[in-house]
Amino acid sequence: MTVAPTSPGDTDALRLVIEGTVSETGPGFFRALVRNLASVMGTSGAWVTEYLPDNNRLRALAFWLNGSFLEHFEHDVPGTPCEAVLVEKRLVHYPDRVVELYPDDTDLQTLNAVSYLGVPLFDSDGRIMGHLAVLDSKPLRKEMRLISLFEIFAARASAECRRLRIEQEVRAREEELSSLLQGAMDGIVVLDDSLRIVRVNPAVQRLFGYQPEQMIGQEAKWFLAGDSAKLLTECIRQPGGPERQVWIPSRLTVIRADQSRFPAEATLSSFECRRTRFFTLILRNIDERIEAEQHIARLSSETEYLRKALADETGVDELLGNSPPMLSLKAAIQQVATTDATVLIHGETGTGKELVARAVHTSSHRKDKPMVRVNCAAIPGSLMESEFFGHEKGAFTGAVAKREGRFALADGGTIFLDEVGELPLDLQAKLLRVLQEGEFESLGSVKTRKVDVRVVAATNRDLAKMVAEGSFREDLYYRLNVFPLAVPALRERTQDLPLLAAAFQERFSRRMGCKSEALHPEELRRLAAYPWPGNIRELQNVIERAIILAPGTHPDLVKALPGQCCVEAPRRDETKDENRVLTASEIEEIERSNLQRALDVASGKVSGPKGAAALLNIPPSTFTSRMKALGVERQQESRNPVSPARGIS
Ligand SMILES: Nc1ncnc2c1ncn2[C@@H]1O[C@H](COP(=O)(O)OP(=O)(O)OP(=O)(O)O)[C@@H](O)[C@H]1O
Repeated sequence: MTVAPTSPGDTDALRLVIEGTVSETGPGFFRALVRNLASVMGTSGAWVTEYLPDNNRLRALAFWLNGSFLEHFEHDVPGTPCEAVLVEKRLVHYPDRVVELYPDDTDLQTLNAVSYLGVPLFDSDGRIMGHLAVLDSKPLRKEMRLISLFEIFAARASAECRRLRIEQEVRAREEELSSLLQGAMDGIVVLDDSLRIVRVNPAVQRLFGYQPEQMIGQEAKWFLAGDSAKLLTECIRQPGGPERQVWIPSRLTVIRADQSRFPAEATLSSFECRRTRFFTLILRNIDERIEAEQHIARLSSETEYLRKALADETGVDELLGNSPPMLSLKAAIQQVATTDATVLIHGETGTGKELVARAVHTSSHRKDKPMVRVNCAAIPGSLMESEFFGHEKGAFTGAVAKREGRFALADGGTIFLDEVGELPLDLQAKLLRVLQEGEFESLGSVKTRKVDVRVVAATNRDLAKMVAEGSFREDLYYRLNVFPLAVPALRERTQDLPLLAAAFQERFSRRMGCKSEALHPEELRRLAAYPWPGNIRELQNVIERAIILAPGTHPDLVKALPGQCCVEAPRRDETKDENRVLTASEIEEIERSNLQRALDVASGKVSGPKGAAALLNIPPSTFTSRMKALGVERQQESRNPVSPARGIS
């Protein structure tokens, strides 16, 4: 409690306190305070401290002793008279023999202390900030007048300590705010009530191309295009104004220093400082986002267009056929589609295995997610792992950027592993892990990724035989073969030929813009008699060729059927027995000579756009396996044999 002094001497002392400290703040204030305090109290020393609770020490803010200042004075609290001040939180007075009371306080001896008077300094929440004390080398009488004066000095010290604390806090906040402004990616413009710029952050400089000093003092409309300035003013002047953060509904157009413009998304908020209203405008350049959105829209419509073109190109996305084997295949597809079971599709080349895989996907709950196809025969062995699981930047020479693998792309959907029999053994092990645990690591990464992918695989090879030969892992085989689907060869469902031929005729004639008459019964019989080693893909090619080669509107099957142009096969109008059925060896011979001829035309090259396989419109692996089966050899093949499992080119 403060007792007001009354004597004229006290008034002088008070004037000393006020005049000695009024012009000072911080360290200067404390130095003036302790010097005046010692003088008023008539003691040899006076000091004011701040309390350091972390290590229970007191650090002098100013220490006046015997006519000069002691610098950098700091001491532990325990075992000192100051401890009583801090613990009891009240004024403590030891008028005499203080050294005897605190024999362990060596500072007291060094300072030659006899008497001590100390008082704690509190912050506005009642917590101790430090203390103010005097000491003397002679006894100090307990005089009310002196104590009152001492308390007045203490009140002044407390007030300054509190002011300093607030000042420190304000400075810390300002630094925090400034680092937020400095680090923000968005442009931040602070406007005063007359909408003039008072502050900008470095991002504004980057976005606008102006130096901050060029902007300060300018009106907001200076950097906003006509309508945008009006919109901003409306948002600010609306009744109630932008109390909290508001989203400016349309985009603002910002004019850069070079007069170019960019669209910006903006938020606006207001605050009050020293009774003045300010507005904070946060601007984000959305040029790149708009460009990305347009890019996405363009890609989406291109994808849609390509999807349509693909459906048109590959024909139906529907599995045509009502023959008993096709009906049971369709029933099996519906049965398995709704589950997440792995499906293994088996069938000769061109029978429609990919179409079956697509039907499984589109009939499943995953239909809105992608079906990603991987042709295991077409990817070089060295790239296969990265193709499947992706790679990190720098994972191998040439990996200049991170790339997602097909499994990651298919997440949530289906992965279709076409020609799965061509997978090398080391990758078979990795595939098995994804099938079992749904997880993998991309090349060059230690992070395990989890995916939810349904696997549908297809092959025209005898996987069980490959397992027996040791070229396909048995565990993978069983894992894939959870639900086998066998796609019948076309020769096993000749019943479907009229339907298929008509559908392909319709498609190709539409595409070529011509008419195509229906095939005669004997032509359909001819189709049924052909063995169709290339199955439906081959039928499509034959029909297309027949329409192209037709002199009029009736397709020319005679010219279009394979082998008919290079082997003297019986022509409808020439043969004596037009219903003659070809033997298996005759058919083989036709196919053999056709393969040979394709090889001759392609100069012995199998794969590639000008390779023999492309001429027949079949995959190179199929071409190679047919060559093997029919004993067709390339000349260079006998000199330089290549593994039949990989493409030959
Ligand atoms: N049942 C069908 N109905 C209509 N078109 C079909 C049918 N089956 C296959 N096709 C068509 O035949 C062509 C070959 O089909 P697909 O590519 O699915 O065969 P595949 O068995 O996967 O061949 P490969 O083993 O050579 O990869 C495609 O153009 C496809 O649209």
